[in-house]
Amino acid sequence: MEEEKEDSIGGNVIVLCRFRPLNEREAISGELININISDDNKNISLHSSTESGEPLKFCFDYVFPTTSKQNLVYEKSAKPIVEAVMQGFNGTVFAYGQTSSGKTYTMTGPDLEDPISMGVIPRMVSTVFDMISNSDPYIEYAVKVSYAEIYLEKIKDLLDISKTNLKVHEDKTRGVFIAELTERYVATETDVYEIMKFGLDNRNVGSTNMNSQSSRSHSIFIITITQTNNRDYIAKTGKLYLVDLAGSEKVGKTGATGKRLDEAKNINKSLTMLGLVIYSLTDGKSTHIPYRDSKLTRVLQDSLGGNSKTALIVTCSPALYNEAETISTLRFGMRAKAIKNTPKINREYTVAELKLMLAKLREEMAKKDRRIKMLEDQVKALGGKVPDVMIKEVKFDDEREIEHEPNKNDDYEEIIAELEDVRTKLAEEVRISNKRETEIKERIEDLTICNAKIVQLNQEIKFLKEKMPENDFSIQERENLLERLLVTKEALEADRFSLNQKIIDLEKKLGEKDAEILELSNKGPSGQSRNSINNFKDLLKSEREINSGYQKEIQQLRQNVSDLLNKRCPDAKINEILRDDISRKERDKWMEERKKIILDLQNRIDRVTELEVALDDAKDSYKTLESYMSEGERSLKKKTDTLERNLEQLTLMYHQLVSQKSQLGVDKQLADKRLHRIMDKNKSLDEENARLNSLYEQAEAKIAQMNNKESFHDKNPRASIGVLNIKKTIRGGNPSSKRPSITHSKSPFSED
Ligand SMILES: Nc1ncnc2c1ncn2[C@@H]1O[C@H](COP(=O)(O)OP(=O)(O)OP(=O)(O)O)[C@@H](O)[C@H]1O
Repeated sequence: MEEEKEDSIGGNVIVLCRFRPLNEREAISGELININISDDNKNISLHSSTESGEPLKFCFDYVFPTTSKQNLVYEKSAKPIVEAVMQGFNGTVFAYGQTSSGKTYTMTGPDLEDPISMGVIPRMVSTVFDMISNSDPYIEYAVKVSYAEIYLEKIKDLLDISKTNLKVHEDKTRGVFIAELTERYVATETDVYEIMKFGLDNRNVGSTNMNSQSSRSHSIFIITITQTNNRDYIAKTGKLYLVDLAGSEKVGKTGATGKRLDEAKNINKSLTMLGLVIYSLTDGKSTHIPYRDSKLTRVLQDSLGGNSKTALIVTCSPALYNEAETISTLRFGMRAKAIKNTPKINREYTVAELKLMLAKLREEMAKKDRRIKMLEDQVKALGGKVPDVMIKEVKFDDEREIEHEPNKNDDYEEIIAELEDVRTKLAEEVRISNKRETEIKERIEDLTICNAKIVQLNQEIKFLKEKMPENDFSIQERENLLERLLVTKEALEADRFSLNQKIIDLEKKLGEKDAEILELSNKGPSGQSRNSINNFKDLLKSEREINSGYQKEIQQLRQNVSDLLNKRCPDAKINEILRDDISRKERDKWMEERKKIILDLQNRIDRVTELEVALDDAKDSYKTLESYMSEGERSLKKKTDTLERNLEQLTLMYHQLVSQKSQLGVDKQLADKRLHRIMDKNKSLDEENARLNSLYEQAEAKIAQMNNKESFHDKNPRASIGVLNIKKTIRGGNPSSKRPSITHSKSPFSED
């Protein structure tokens, strides 16, 4: 069932009040109740003849004065209800009032087929067939009618008087219903009137002082309209309850005695119970509604506070003689106005709609299969095991399947909901496992990078260690060379010193000789002296020659020193000396470099130590990770086991579903075949029916002739209606379902 979407008349019971004209007896006294009806026909103000003070106020959805015509009553009260029924809602129209207040006149009317005086029920029937003939041709209708009465707390079937005590049942799909009540398919308005007349003939009526044809029972006429849309395959069923209640009356006034008195007591009891139910529904305190205390309230359970759109017409007499009953009726109506119903569209699943659902389910299952496959792959990838599927054949007995057909969709929905639930859980677990796996992979990557760095550093350390002796050797060689150079230099310095010493000695001797010569020159020449001078000069000359020899010798010595130096210090030597400086610088540089290398080495060693510490840490965390991993593995294993079990269950369910699906397919085919057979049978039965009808009509005509137009019904009331009850499907837009004479919606007799 679907929640109500558009509700033109809301959930409240609509209550209308109708005053009938004075009857002949009342007209004699001509005394009327002091009543004022507001201009909008919604409010009544009543000046009681017995109570002084403020007038009594009553408010209704519409108040019909005595002059109101049948057509207007129908338009205001029942038309919105029948329209709702045609949308798939349940509807109820019922009349309540004292005996002879005009209930039957309002509900049925004096003539079922008279367009002016016909009551609410025939007008509703007319509207139903009007709407069918105006609807789309792809909508198929099936209309059924039933007729029952409640008499002395027993439900009687008016279409089969052998059924005298029917029970009221209730279920989820049908709501409250009278079990085993005869249902007749109808295809035209005439069919309905025929059946109504038949039922009316079987109804309990008895005269009272108030009404010569007073109805002593509550009558319930039920029209069930099922419509199937052949485009979207949606089927809806609206049920219309048309209730004509027995009159509420004061026993003393009616002059009832014996059986009539018992009837009156019973009627009053059931109406009192109706009043009590309405009171309980509206007082805002009651937790229990006494529907089961009378048959009437039980049958009207959905109409009062349940799944129905309900209209109540309260009928009143305007005669002062009936003032007390009228006030009581008006109060009853005011109470009922506060009842809130919860009408819903009654949807049913058709075979075609079920097929559509099945197709959707198949699609859904295919999707789920793909998902299971993916999950299985993931479980496998995580190292889990996917169990081998055990295919369990589920075979259903044909009949048993069909019997349980209505619950199958529920089962599927439940199974699919369960599957969805399990798969959501699986997906969540797989997501967590994937996350863990990614984390572990990241850690392993970190460790791999650390290891690579350590290997690189070890190589660098090894290389440096290999290079160190080479460097040491080169430094030693340079130091040896340097030492040799220093020794050579010292020897050369000593040579140069001794040579310089000789030069100094020679220069000193030369200076002494020069001084002697100068002294001799200063003493002057004499003979002797001259001789001496000459001797001296000669001496000087020789001295000079000696001196010059010395000079030469010095020169030679210098040359020799130089040569010696050149000889002892060749280019290579000079180069060596020159390189001495460079070596020193280089040595300094090397020392610097060495320091640097040692420092670098130290740093690297520190770094290695650091890395070793980091490695140890990493190893520790790796170990922790490993233990964590093994823990994870354990929980993963656990989960995998759970997953495996889930998968096993899923697989089982899946195969059950597959088997059910295929079984359903077979069933659908069987159902289709059966449907075709039934349709064929239906067709031949329709033909047979038409043939029998014509025979029947011919027979009736003959009987009518034979009995000189004497009424067949008056003399021979039928125990059950003699029409074959075959389902008559009416297509929307089919004008044959309408009687051409009744064109209610545009009635020329409308009083408005
Ligand atoms: N609105 C009306 N206009 C003309 N006549 C009416 C109207 N209402 C009722 N009557 C007449 O009053 C009489 C009693 O009406 P009716 O039988 O409908 O009353 P009732 O409430 O059904 O009585 P009961 O409870 O005994 O069945 C009938 O003769 C009917 O034709």
